[in-house]
Amino acid sequence: MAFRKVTDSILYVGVNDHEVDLFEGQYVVPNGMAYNSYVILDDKIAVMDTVDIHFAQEWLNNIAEALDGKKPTYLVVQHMEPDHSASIAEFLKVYPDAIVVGNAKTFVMMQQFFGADVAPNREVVANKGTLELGSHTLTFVFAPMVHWPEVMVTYDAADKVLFSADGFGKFGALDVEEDWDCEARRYYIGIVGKYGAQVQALLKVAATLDIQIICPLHGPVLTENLGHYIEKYDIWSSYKVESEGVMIAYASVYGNTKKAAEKLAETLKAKGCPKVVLRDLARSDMSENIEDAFRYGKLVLASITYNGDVFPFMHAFLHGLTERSYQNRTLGVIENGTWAPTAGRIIKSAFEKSKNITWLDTTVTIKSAMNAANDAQIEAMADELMKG
Ligand SMILES: Cc1cc2nc3c(=O)[nH]c(=O)nc-3n(C[C@H](O)[C@H](O)[C@H](O)COP(=O)(O)O)c2cc1C
Repeated sequence: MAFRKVTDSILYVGVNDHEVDLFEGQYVVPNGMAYNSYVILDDKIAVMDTVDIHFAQEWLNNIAEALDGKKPTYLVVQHMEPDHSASIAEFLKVYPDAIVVGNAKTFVMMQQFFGADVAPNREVVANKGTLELGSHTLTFVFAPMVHWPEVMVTYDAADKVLFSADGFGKFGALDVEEDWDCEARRYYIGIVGKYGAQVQALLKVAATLDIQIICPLHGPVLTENLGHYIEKYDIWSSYKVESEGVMIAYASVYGNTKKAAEKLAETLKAKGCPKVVLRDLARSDMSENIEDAFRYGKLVLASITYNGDVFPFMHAFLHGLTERSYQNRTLGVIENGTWAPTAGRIIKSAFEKSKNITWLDTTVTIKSAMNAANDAQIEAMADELMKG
């Protein structure tokens, strides 16, 4: 069966993608990706969003099976990112009479992607505007920058369903069992992380609705324990510390900076630190590193000085943090340089515009290889990290 029931009248018609190499051009997805789409069966039938163009035919087949000969009245477009919108034209070839529902910004983007002639039958909705299907009434709530400007989510009061667009999505196809939190966090921090304020605004609206089911555009339909997922979104979007622990992220060429990072990790563990995450920035997944930096409250950045700058992987990491509004954290620095160690100054300057960053008093400055004074600095840094 190519579709499945979410409720008696809402059917899942999405697809799994195990072919994508990098999602959104940068994220590894070892368990693939799901592009979700839903059909709401009523006097008038609505299809909620489309899928990635490579799966257009499979998705259209799912819809045809779900409709069993009926025709959809509406195609609702909540988000114009191509993993959800690229099959609009294919859909309209099969169902040319369908009315495309979106907001003013949706249709500007649709014209840019597909040209002026696409979707001649359209209904432009306003924020909090509604669409009557029969027993279902859809209410559209604009969610600009969660995570594109045209994004809107949709509430169905009949079945108490929130169609949440990219909100509450995760990496991973639906035919693979895996933990929600981990891949939802990596997805959220990576893709939506910058837009915490906008997610907070959406959560405030969601709190006023009776929501029993969340239907996102990626990841599983959420039907139970919704408080857990909403709490996670609240933590992530308010940049709160999720888990106690220290992350040590290092960039080293000849292994001396690595040794210092390892020594700090061992010292912290010996002192009873609840969690120490040690990462070689050149040899680990950048999106997981960024995810963990947001997860834990304390972060030590260890880098060589490299042509008067920091090592390129550290550079990418720092940018990955600050562009996602990294804030409310305690940071420390281990720098190394053979003739003029300036990595620490560069690391600190990267956070000049970041909110509520507390720097450890101890900075470890290594000149080529660790010496006795560095050992003492590492010890002092560990003691500081263990405080409060
Ligand atoms: C290509 C290259 C450029 C470097 N540029 C600098 C520099 O501008 N200033 C400096 O003090 N050290 C510089 N170094 C030395 C590194 O900081 C050196 O790798 C470090 O002192 C030893 O740490 P490691 O064993 O962790 O690599 C450079 C090293 C390399 C390989």
